[in-house]
Amino acid sequence: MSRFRKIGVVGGGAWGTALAATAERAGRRVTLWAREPDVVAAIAERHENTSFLPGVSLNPSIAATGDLVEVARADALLLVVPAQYLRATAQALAPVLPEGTPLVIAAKGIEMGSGATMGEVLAETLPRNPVAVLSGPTFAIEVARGLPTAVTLAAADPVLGAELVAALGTQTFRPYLSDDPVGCEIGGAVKNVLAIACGIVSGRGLGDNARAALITRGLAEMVRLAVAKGGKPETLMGLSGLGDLVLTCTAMQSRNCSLGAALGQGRSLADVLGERRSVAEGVASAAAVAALAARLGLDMPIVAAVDAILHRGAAIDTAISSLLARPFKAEGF
Ligand SMILES: NC(=O)C1=CN([C@@H]2O[C@H](COP(=O)(O)OP(=O)(O)OC[C@H]3O[C@@H](n4cnc5c(N)ncnc54)[C@H](O)[C@@H]3O)[C@@H](O)[C@H]2O)C=CC1
Ligand SMILES: O=C(CO)COP(=O)(O)O
Repeated sequence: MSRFRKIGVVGGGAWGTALAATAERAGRRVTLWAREPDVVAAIAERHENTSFLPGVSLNPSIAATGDLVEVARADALLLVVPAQYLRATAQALAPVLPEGTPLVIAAKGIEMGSGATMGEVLAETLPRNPVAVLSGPTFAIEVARGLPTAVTLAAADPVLGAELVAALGTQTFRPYLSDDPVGCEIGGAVKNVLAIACGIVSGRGLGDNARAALITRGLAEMVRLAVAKGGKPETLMGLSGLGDLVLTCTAMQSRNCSLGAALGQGRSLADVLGERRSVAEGVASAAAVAALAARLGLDMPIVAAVDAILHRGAAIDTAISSLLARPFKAEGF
């Protein structure tokens, strides 16, 4: 019998909702915290997140709340607010969260300004709670519909990791255990930036070869950053690295990839963001990862190019020409 009987999900976007659905299928009692009163009401009354995951019927046993005190009563919390809001959310949880309640990071991103991973944000804001990371190739809608999915579940404490795998895993939601939360997080954060790059290349009509090159050389950038942060290269070859990179760089279902494609077709970032309510984490993470790489002295040219296009007014064609003009070098990380 799992010690994680009650799971709290903090964040009522598409992914928090999908994770609530899959945790319920795994036999957990689930409470979902959402920031928007209309999302809380829709889940409580209609058993559907009509704002962020419309068309998926949720089990009526999933409770919805706008009160952090209620969600903090769970045996473990999944943290699924967008990365740039995790610090504020964790600070709000701090006075009401019991010491020792495990936290599972399910957001994918690096904090702007600080360059902190979500694990580093939690080490500062909730230092008395153990942390795990759940990441991998997971479009929310497919998980919510119960389609087969595999993820990495990483924890420095192998006992906690195994308990979380047992609590959350089902036949169709299959967590693979890892002891490398840092590598797992870096993969999930950087792939969003690379998905924007792949979208731009698709939107510009530069072909499938170019996309495969970006995925592969992007993977090398990911590995460099993960290793510099203390992660293991092999983690990036798994679901949370290569797996998620392949998913998000090849599917227009990805918000990051489709955003890049729109930019590649000549639309402005402000226009594309203006018509969406959903988050494309790669936009903020491009700036955060590029700054972090510069600080650490790492060569991450694809990430730097995406940051230049999104945030520094670089023209797409100029950024692409600069990448193509780089000197030839030996392959490897
Ligand atoms: N949607 C997906 O397929 C997947 C998403 N993720 C990750 O999950 C995290 C959450 O993304 P989604 O659930 O997709 O979000 P979403 O795009 O469906 O919804 C936007 C979310 O942002 C929140 N938000 C907006 N302004 C806010 C503020 N000022 N403070 C706090 N929260 C605010 C909203 O409450 C809502 O939960 C992201 O890090 C994303 O990369 C990870 C795997 C799959
Ligand atoms: O993280 C995701 C899939 O693993 C979702 O990707 P997007 O945020 O680009 O839609």
